[in-house]
Amino acid sequence: MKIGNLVGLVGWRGMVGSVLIDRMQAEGDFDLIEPLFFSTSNAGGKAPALAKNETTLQDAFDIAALKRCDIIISAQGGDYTSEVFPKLRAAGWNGHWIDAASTLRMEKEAVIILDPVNMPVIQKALASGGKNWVGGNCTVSCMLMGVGALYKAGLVEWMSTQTYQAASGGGAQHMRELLTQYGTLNAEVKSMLDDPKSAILEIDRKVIAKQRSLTASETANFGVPLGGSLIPWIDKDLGNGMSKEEWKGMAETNKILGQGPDFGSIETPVDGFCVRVGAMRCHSQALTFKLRKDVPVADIEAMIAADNQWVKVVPNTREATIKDLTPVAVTGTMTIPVGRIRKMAMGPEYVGAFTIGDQLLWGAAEPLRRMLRILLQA
Ligand SMILES: NC(=O)C1=CN([C@@H]2O[C@H](COP(=O)(O)OP(=O)(O)OC[C@H]3O[C@@H](n4cnc5c(N)ncnc54)[C@H](OP(=O)(O)O)[C@@H]3O)[C@@H](O)[C@H]2O)C=CC1
Ligand SMILES: N[C@@H](CC(=O)OP(=O)(O)O)C(=O)O
Repeated sequence: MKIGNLVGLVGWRGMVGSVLIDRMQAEGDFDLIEPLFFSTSNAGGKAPALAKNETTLQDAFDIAALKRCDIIISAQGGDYTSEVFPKLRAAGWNGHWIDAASTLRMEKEAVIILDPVNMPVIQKALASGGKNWVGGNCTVSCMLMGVGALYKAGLVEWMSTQTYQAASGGGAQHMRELLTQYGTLNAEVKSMLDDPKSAILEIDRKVIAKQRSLTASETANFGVPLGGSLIPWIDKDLGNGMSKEEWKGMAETNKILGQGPDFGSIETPVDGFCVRVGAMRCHSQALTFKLRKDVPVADIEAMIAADNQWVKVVPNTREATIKDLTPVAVTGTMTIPVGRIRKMAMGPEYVGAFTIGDQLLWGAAEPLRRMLRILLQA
């Protein structure tokens, strides 16, 4: 039976939600749906101009209102999902739930959606009545958009990833805090910077003194200074030496690919360190692969380049790398560059690569709107 097109939108005015709405407009998704806009804070208010028949904001906690929808897309966050989703299902709602939050990701009935990588997994779940579709962790999704070809070819024995994750992964307030810190540090040494004869070590001394004396309100989101520094821990402490962000690397990569015990197969080991850096909204990562066999670099590049329309192999030269393989080059684009591809000193099966993705696009919003399209075409 064809899926209806009454689509509830929750979280549409947040950072992820706004990127989602922009992309939906750019791709003409609103031509195909009857949108119903929900709010957790302004029920009864005016819905955005994109609303068609229903121009009033619905209460995002009103189960009866939510139940009307054929499909609900939520970018409202994990707390909202935890509170509303179980009540909605308990009330007998049988529609499709598409979510940006991590809450339901590892549930057995949920599929982690990244269709350029795992369309067969999505199609299989759809055919067997799947209704819960969850966007993946931004780092994992961006990585698989870049180097998924190597996994699809069964070439990866294991992968280690060292990430350089942007402030946006923490949310809008984290981005503001980073920029405010940069401004504070600049202001501290502005007069010395303006004087070309001032001593750099004196500037450095003043900067570190300022970083170490930032107030609690200046570090309220990250807990410690990030501007001019980095933080080698993201998300919860799992108590076994691993951060939750690092744990997601292996758990989600395998689930997206439809492999591991739940699928009756073995998992590919994925591990490494996740680090917050002072970038705005692109997650970067250095990857080391142990391949199952020695594959020439040119063949690896060709496989990666042919995998999907967004991936772009960046030649492993200094000039191309500093031009095309940076957060500044990638932000706001759908392109997933993969560069620095080369054999490593450990042996011919060891391959290194570096990849970047806009964590609000492929890392959050884009897989959701693409899932909506898949459902509308089902
Ligand atoms: N940030 C990220 O990188 C990623 C986030 N996610 C998921 O998406 C969820 C949402 O993240 P994000 O978009 O960053 O969260 P935001 O804080 O930007 O938005 C979440 C909600 O906060 C409410 N809100 C309150 N004040 C404002 C304001 N001034 N401007 C806009 N919205 C406001 C809105 O709800 P209302 O309109 O109902 O008041 C909005 O939908 C996360 O919790 C996470 O689960 C997933 C992947 C990446
Ligand atoms: N944890 C990511 C952002 C995020 O929202 O991840 P997840 O969707 O897995 O909770 C980061 O901080 O960069």
